[in-house]
Amino acid sequence: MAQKRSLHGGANSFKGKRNKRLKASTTSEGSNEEVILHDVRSLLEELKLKDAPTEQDALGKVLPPTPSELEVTISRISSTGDGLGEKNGQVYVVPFTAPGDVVTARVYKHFQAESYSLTDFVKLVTPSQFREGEPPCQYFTQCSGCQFQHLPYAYQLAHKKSVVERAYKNFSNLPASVVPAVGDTIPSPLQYGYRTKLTPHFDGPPRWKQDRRHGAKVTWPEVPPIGFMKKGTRKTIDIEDCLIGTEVVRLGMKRERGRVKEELNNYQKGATLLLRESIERVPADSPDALEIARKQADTVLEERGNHVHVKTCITNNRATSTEYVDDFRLDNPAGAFFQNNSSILPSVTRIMREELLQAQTITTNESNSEPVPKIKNMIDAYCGSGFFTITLSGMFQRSIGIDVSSESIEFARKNAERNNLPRDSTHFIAADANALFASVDTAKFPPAETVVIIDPPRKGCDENFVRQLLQYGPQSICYVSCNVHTQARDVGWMVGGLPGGDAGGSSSLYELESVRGADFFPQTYHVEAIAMLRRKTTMTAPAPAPPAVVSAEALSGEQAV
Ligand SMILES: C[S@@+](CC[C@H](N)C(=O)[O-])C[C@H]1O[C@@H](n2cnc3c(N)ncnc32)[C@H](O)[C@@H]1O
Repeated sequence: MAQKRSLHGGANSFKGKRNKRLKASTTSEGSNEEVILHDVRSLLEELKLKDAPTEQDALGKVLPPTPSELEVTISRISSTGDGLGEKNGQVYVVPFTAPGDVVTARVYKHFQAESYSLTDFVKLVTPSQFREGEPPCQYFTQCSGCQFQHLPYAYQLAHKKSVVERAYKNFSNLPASVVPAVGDTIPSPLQYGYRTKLTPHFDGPPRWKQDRRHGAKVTWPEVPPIGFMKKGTRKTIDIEDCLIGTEVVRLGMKRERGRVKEELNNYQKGATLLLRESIERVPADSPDALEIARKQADTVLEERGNHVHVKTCITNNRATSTEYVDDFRLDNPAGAFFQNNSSILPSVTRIMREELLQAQTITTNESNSEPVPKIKNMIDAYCGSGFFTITLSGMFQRSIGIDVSSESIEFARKNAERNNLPRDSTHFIAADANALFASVDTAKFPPAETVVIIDPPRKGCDENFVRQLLQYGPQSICYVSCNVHTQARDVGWMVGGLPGGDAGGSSSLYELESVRGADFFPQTYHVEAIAMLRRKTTMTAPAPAPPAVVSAEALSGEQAV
């Protein structure tokens, strides 16, 4: 899951320039612009306006001036989390709304040829029947995060299921017949107070760049807003408290805001603050240790049976944070990637174990009744500090993980040791994922006995990686993603073949067995998705992989494992 500014700065991804590029591009990037275009088109089609918005018609349409206010009825929520309402053949994108709402919106940008316009929410005229209660956060409708606070949780989960369905319909390029019914979204046990990492930021004063260029010390006329992006803008708004943060992260936020105000003159430009929860496990029968922990400022204690979790908030990127998932201890560089909602992780890994077990116990190949060997090995691509390698380790005899961050890989090695994974059968490689298959010894990792877990960043895998994966041909693939649209694109390649028709010398592709969302980010439009794929036909010797596209440095010191 990407953090950075994406969660709280989504609106600024709507840019005219990128929209033009979108038209020229053939490979989907899973961007908000692409996603919303699909939703706009499908709404117009449903409203039987299918034939109206040819580009010519759309360009001839008279649209309201910008800015101006209009009243519109919301028909649905797009996969980007904003409401969509149609008026005179144009779709208005209105944030913080629900289907059935009648709202006043301020139009600020038209995409005339694409038949949609961006607006700010101004006021609710008639509320939708789907709304429930008052959004608890005072920044709702201002801050660009947490758009769904007005919607009941069950509604949010159902909406996210429909996002996964639409992603596979619009981005996989697969016929509906090969996409299984999307499973129910895995809920988050915590719907507020779940985020173990927040990164509020502040901008430099108006002339900071000029001042620095001329060697002058940057001066701060006032304390800048410290918080997240205002919806629909690139402006930061001041956020005193964030209700999706865990208790200790919220305490850390208060403390850091105070510190920045006091030390403002030490900053020569804006900055992003790190707030990362870290846990120390103390045995419940250690009264002295617990007494010390209780006396520490800004510490939160959580009783967990035989032990107590002593939680603190780390603000140094170079420090180490510790997370527990069930009884697995996972250390991580505080500033590097680690999952941000620890409450959902035990259910996600349990469901993955169940699905992998099912894949393991299939004993015959449907197409020719040949026995299928048991899956004994795991390859963890984009493994970070080893979260999946470690939490799923009990199911496999051998594992290999790869990540481009050498710092995360160092931690993965230590985490494996700390959690008693056998040294001789657990390996990690610090390199680009494209180097993975050149490093795998197929005698130790026979494809027929191996599952590949993939958890890439938002942009998904690249074609080169998928080509090598198909050439290797593992028995199962488990694809976890924070961007279901790029996941659908990549799964489309695995099931239907790569663009250009070459699946790497093999016509035998994959069957999509299951796909479902997981709600790592309640109150927001984000959905994580988990797809399970199984190789369809008898395993044949894989065609030789092309040379890996990685630098020699990236691979130095790494041998086939
Ligand atoms: C979504 S995170 C998943 C991490 C891990 N699976 C977990 O759950 O903690 C994506 C990971 O991909 C890594 N990454 C990004 N680009 C990569 C590349 N080209 N090759 C290998 N790893 C990459 C990042 O360093 C990050 O650790």
